Order: sequence, then structure tokens, then C-alpha cells
Amino acid sequence: MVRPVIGIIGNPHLINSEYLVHGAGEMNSRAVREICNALPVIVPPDALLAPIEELMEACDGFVFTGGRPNVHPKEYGEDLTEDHGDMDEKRDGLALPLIRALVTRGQPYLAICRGFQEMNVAMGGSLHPEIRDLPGRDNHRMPPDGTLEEKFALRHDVCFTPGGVFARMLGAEVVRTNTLHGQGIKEPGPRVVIDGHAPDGTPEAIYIKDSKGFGVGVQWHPEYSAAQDPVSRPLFSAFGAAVYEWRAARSGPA
Ligand SMILES: N[C@@H](CCC(=O)NCCCC(=O)O)C(=O)O
Repeated sequence: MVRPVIGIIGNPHLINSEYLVHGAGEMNSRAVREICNALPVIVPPDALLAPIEELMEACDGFVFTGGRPNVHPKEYGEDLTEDHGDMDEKRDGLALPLIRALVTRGQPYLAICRGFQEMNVAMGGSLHPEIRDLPGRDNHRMPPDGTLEEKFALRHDVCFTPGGVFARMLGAEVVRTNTLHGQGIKEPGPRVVIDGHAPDGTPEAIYIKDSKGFGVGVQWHPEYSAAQDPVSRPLFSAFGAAVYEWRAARSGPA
């Protein structure tokens, strides 16, 4: 059986402070393989190496992964400050136009954490550089120390719009998630629908109004222990079903 291909947008990492590699968390590939039943392919986060037109033909769907560097504020019309932390303009240069093209085409994608923020910016929204500094907001950052299990521990609820896209897809109006981010949505893009919030009001789940295809973004990390998590499994399953439908519509049943 020829499985659909899901492109997993990677991140740059320096090995020994000198050797640049492009990679993505194994947990993303595992969720794509085990739940979506698709072939995971890690995509270099550089549009010069992986032009989006070629990517959209080579892959049936995409996962926009998390990443420590932030989206450059110039992408939403703001000046860079120290608060914005590290940047990755090459990834911005691939992810933002790719998301816009996927929305236009109706090709499936799942946006996670930085990917969620890229989705909002790509569609005309803005970000706040440090949401824990906002009145009434909690600290959503990854614990600086501890085990991976502690860093990805479930730490807050997400409340979905009753009867909305996420509530129907995940079969619940309130779910429990992890949280590993410092930035967050400030203003949603004109077509960005915020369908889920944390108790402190932080946007946690979005989709694009009047989209032709499957495309959702989550601020948390559903890829962690996805096969065992009651929220992650239906999320990746719905994404996988959309990718299979895309593949079947393009070239017959996979
Ligand atoms: N940089 C953004 C997005 C956060 C994110 O994607 N976190 C996952 C990586 C966690 C880590 O390696 O620190 C933000 O901080 O909001």
C-alpha cells in the first residue's frame, strides 16, 4: 500500500555549535505514522531548499511543528525588540507562504505551537511576545528543568466553543493539555476563528473561516504521547483521514 506523505516542517539545530542540521521531534513522526498511518517526511525549514510549489506536490499534508525561535514581528508589522527572543526567518519564509497556499488550495495541515502562531500570522494576525506579562495571564512556558514527562505534563484546561469544530472533532468541550510556549495570539487574523481558550483567556485552538479543506492549529503539543492521549489521538486521526481523502481525490485510493 502506498501511504500518503505528510511533510513535517523541521527546525534548524547546531550540533557542537558548528554543524547545522534540520530536524524534527521523533514524536511528530511517530504520531504521523502510528495515528495518521502516513509516511512522515521531515522538510528543511528553508524555501530555497524546499520550494513550496514542489512541497505541495510531493506531500499530501503538512505538520507545522513547534520551535523555540519566534516568528519575526516584521511579519505582523511590528518592530523587533529584545522581548521577541530568537528568530528563524528562513522558517518564516517557508511556513507563512506555505500555510497561505494550503488554505487557498484546501490541502490538509495541522499546526502545532509555533505552527499555530505561524498560522495566525500567515492569515493576517499578530502575536504577543510574552503572554505571562499580560494582566491575568498564567505562565505557559515549558518548565526549564525536569524530565520530558514533567515538561510535557498536562497543565491547563482548554475550553472549546460548544458544538464547534474542535468540540465535535475531539468529542469534548473541555480537555486537558500541556503547554510549552511564551508567545501567543494578540490579534487573530480576519478569517482566524479562535475556537478554544485556556482558563486565563489565552487562545489555544484555531481554524480558518470558510476554508475548503482540513486545517487546524493548536497552541499545545498533541504529538507528545499521542497514541495514548485521549485528545491527541482523535486530532491526529481526523488529520489523517483528511490526508487520505486528499490523496484519494488526487490520484485514486492510497
Ligand atoms: N517559540 C514560540 C513557540 C513555542 C514552541 O513551539 N515550543 C515548542 C518548543 C519548546 C522548546 O524547545 O522550548 C513560543 O515560545 O511561543
